[in-house]
Formats: sequence, structure tokens, C-alpha cells
Amino acid sequence: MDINHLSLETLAEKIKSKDIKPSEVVEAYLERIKTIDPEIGSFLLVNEEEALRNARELDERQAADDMEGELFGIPMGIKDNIVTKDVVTTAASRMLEDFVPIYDATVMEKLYKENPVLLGKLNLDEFAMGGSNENSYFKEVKNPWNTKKVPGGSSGGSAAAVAAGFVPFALGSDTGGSIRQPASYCGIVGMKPTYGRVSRYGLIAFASSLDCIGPMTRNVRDNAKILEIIAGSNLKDSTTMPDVSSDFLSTIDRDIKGMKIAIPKEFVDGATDEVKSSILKAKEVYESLGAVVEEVSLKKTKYIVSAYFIISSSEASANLARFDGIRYGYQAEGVDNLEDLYRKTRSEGFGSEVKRRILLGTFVLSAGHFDAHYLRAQKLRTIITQDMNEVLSEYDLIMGPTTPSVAYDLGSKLDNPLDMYLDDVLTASSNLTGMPAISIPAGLNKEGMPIGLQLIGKHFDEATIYNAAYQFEKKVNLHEALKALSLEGK
Ligand SMILES: NC(=O)C[C@H](N)C(=O)O
Repeated sequence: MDINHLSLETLAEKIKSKDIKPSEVVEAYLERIKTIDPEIGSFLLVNEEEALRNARELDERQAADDMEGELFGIPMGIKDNIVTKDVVTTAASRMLEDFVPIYDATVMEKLYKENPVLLGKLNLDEFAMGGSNENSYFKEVKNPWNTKKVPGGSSGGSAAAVAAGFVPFALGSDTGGSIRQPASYCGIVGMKPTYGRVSRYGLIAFASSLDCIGPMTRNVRDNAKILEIIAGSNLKDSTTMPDVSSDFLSTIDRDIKGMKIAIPKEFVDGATDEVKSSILKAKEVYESLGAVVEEVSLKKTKYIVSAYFIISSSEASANLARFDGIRYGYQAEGVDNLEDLYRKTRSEGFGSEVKRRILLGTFVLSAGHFDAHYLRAQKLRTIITQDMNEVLSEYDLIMGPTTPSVAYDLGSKLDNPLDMYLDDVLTASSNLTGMPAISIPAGLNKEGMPIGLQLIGKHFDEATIYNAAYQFEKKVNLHEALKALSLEGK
């Protein structure tokens, strides 16, 4: 049995029926991480001893038929900007290289109630800023489909780990596309939930009005299961929404006949030919399932990237002010006075992309520039939301590519950050508007690299997204082909 490529659902069943022991599962995953991850770089920390100890405890409980929890014995990996009590959490930054949190993020508390096993913490772009995972202070991540290519970012470690069979599921975070873009590049399923669906308590803040935690999995049902577990309002995050249902699996297999789906022409126009043709094929799949797919126009698409980078950098400059060398984290040595301590700590502790964002954010928030940039970006945010809401008042979903192109060569965009920023054009609108959006595998290009299909839904209507995504996955059945192809032969 190929334990590493079973779905989470099947794995959970096999553990519950005592076909496999939690320790066998955990050992199989750890073994794969040990042999293959040195080539990929997805883990920043493997929690080996603790994971094995935990799994053996679960073995005993399995033997005693005491198997509470929907994730009993299931291994998981967590993006390293989500705090884990007593487990080093770095945000892939020198600033937090030795930071051991004293509490668990709310999503961790929710997961732990279901008895999974934490295998470790996953690599990312420093403080989640980037789209290729090359901005990690520790090491870059490589795409398991082709190790010369980027895995995407910022949740590149999470996406690569799931694609490579190192974990059946991972958590990522998405501020402008950081779950969906790497999911698309690595041929997996990544969901950015509605803003307010999942608590951000314990997520190291990048841009608080945009950040969302979400699941990354190899198939749609597993994804819905994890979101059901981590969703819910929470007193520690006042932006979470009370009283919304988080039941996605009971409606996931509904017939989608008559579902109305919009394809914005601006989303397809900017994509490469191979991505375009894959999305047009997806359109045909939806039509064959009885959905009505129509072209629409989202005229404000051209403003998305500028509004996103101005707002996210402004918020980042405020959020990252706390890293001053005094409270916690890295502290520079050999300083003369307080001013010097701040300057040296921040110069040495942050990488160049993080500094770029702090500088940009501080600039646009400063007197004289606030109205011209920050305020205008906020107005654009409202206009973009109106534009999208208008379409979603007539359609159930918006579909299009997740990214304009497939994963590119490592190093190829490092000298041109703007080029990398432009990759967020199709994903950042869901962050600006707070809408939920998923990326699912739609096909492969000639070189065998995955292409992602994005479905965007109405606020708090993840159920419709999962329903449409699952029907597509069943019809196309690509994930079976995907698991065979990724890391060919390994
Ligand atoms: N965190 C994200 O969603 C990443 C986005 N590409 C950015 O660099 O801001």
C-alpha cells in the first residue's frame, strides 16, 4: 500500500478500521521526508521525535478502541508563520530564527482536538512576502514536478510537501494568492476561505485586512474536511464571523446542472496560450456537467495589483514595527544606543524583500503621500469589490486561471520584483474583496507542469465552490494522474 499517496479520507478510514497503525503512517511519511525533502526543501523543521512519540500513544489508543477525532493519526505540516506552542516558528526570517511561541494559534487548537500528528513546520517566503519561495532566509523550495522550477509562494513549502507526498494535508496562508498560486504551480488543491471564516489568531501578521489561513490538500473533499475543522468564529479574532455554517461536505456532491458561472475576459486575456486553452477546456467540462458558463467583463482588473501592493505593504509596515530587537526575536549586537539597536536589528534581521515592503508601506502612509496613494488604493478596493459583487449577483461563481502562467524557472524573476508582483493579478482580488476562492488542478502543459483553475465565490459560500470543484475533479480525475507524475518514480 502506498501510504504516502492515499487521500486523507482513505487514510483516516484505514486507521479507524485498524488496517494501519498511526505509527506506521507517521513512519512512512517521515521516511519519505528524509529521503526526498533534502532535494525539495519544503520543511524548515521536522518534529521527528515528538511525532513518533505522539504516534505511539495513538497506537495504544487505537488498540484500546479509543479513537476520538476526525484526524486521528493523520500527519500534517503547518506553514511556519502559524504559531505552534513549544515548536520553533520562524516565518522563514532571521528575525525569528529561535522564536519558540508560548501559545498555539486557534487553528492549531482546533486541529489538535482531532488528534492529528504534527510532522513539522513548512518553508515560506519570509513573512509570507513573495511568490516563489525564494525569499526564505533559510533555503529555497523546489517544485516537486521539476526541481528547476519554483513551487510558487509564499506557501511554497506547504504546496510542495503536499504534492510530494510528505503530508496528506498542510495549512497555508493567503494574503494576495499565497495559498492558491503555489497550489496551482504544484498541482494541488488550495482554498483561501472568506475573510472572517477562519481565525487569524496566532498567524504572524503580514497584512491584517487581507491575511487568511486555509487548507492545502491533494483533493477537494479532503480540503473541505480541513476547512470544516479550522473554521469558526473566535473571541480572539474579532474579525471572525459568528453564526455561519461550516458544513461543506454534505452538499459537495450535488448536481451542478443550471449553476451559473462567469468567466471574466480580463482574467483569460492576460494568460499564456497554454493556460488559456486549459481554462477553455475546463469551461467545456462545466458545460458538459450542465452549468451555464458565460463570458463577462471585470473592468477594474487592471487596478488590482497596485491596490493590493499599496494596501498590503502599508499594513506590513505597521505590523512589522514590533520587531525592534527588544521584545523578542533577533537582537543585534555591538550597538551604541537605542536608535542604533533598532536600526541594526532591523537591517540585519529582515531580508531585502521584507525591507522593500516596509519602505514602500512607510512611504505611502507618510504625510503628503497618504491621500495620493493609500487612500486612493482603499477607494480602488471598494470599486473592485463593487465590480466583483455585481458579477456575483448574477452568477454563482467566477472562474478563470489561478495564475497567468505555469511555474517558472528558479532565479528567473529574482532581479525583477515587479514581474513577480504582477503574478498576483488573478488572485489578489479575492483578498481585497474578502471573497473565498480555490485553486484546483485543471491540466498539464506540454512540459508536464500543472495548470490551476480558480473558482471564486460569494462571501461565506465556500459550499458552492467545493461543490463545483468536486464535480470537476470527479469528471476530469486528474489527481490520480497527478500523484503518479509528481516526482516520477519516487
Ligand atoms: N502572501 C501572499 O499572498 C503573497 C503575495 N504574492 C505577496 O507577495 O504579497
